Amino acid sequence: MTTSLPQDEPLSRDAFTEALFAVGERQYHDLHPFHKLLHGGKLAKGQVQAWALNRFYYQVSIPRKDLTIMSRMDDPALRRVWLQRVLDHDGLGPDGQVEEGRVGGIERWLRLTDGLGLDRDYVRSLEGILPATRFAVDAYVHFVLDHTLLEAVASSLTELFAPAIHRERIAGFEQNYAFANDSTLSYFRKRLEEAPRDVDFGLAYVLDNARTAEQQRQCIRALRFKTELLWAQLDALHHAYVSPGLIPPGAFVPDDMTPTRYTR
Ligand SMILES: O=C(O)c1cc(C(=O)O)c2c(n1)C(=O)C(=O)c1cc(C(=O)O)[nH]c1-2
Repeated sequence: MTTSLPQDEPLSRDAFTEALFAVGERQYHDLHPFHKLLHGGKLAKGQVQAWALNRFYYQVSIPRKDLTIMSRMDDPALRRVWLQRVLDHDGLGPDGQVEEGRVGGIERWLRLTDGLGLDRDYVRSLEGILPATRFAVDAYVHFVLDHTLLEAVASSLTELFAPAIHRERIAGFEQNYAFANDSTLSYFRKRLEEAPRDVDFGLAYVLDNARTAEQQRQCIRALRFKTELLWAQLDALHHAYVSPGLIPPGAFVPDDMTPTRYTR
């Protein structure tokens, strides 16, 4: 006689929602000391430059990640919804060539790096980013290819917590840094409109499609993975540009920092 293993019960919709939020509550990167320094006005210009330069790689990789997710979707209706995320970052044209509201997030991020005095070609070249930034961000693109569509969507749910950090950043920058103005803050202000729409859809998708206890656990793990790759980027920035200040060879060196030379 064969006995079937007992199936564990999935969490209720409310309990599953709570479990997803608990991941952000416990380990979203708003808790990272680098963000506390950044938002609290405690960083020198060169350190803010290093953050913006590294974060640019995340910005340019988000549309690659979303197109990778779309390549796994069979449903045109789902693809139409998801496409908006790509357009939010790529925009419908560059600065000056389309109306202001249609300029994308990548262009807006470049306004921030312009305002910080970084050369656009250098920023776009990605030559100065930290090794850990490259590995962490690439891991996100690989994750959405290697895991189920449901896990890929779940991994985007850190955006549930992003509007709060964007609000904190806008207020902190306005209060503490001379470079804060409508142009350098435009990326974050625009995300406050876009992110809630994305996460409403993403959260409903995950809640509707994670039907078994195992699928729910996979979604929670996917969200944890995402918080970890965001955290790892800030650990690397802190190590290189705050303490102990060990800038890896080849990475961006701010004018106001002298790098430690690595010797053989
Ligand atoms: O500044 C931030 O802390 C932050 C975090 C995140 C996030 O949680 O992944 C995103 C963003 N910003 C963001 O601007 C953005 O466009 C974005 C897209 C995604 C995603 O996973 O698809 N996350 C985020």
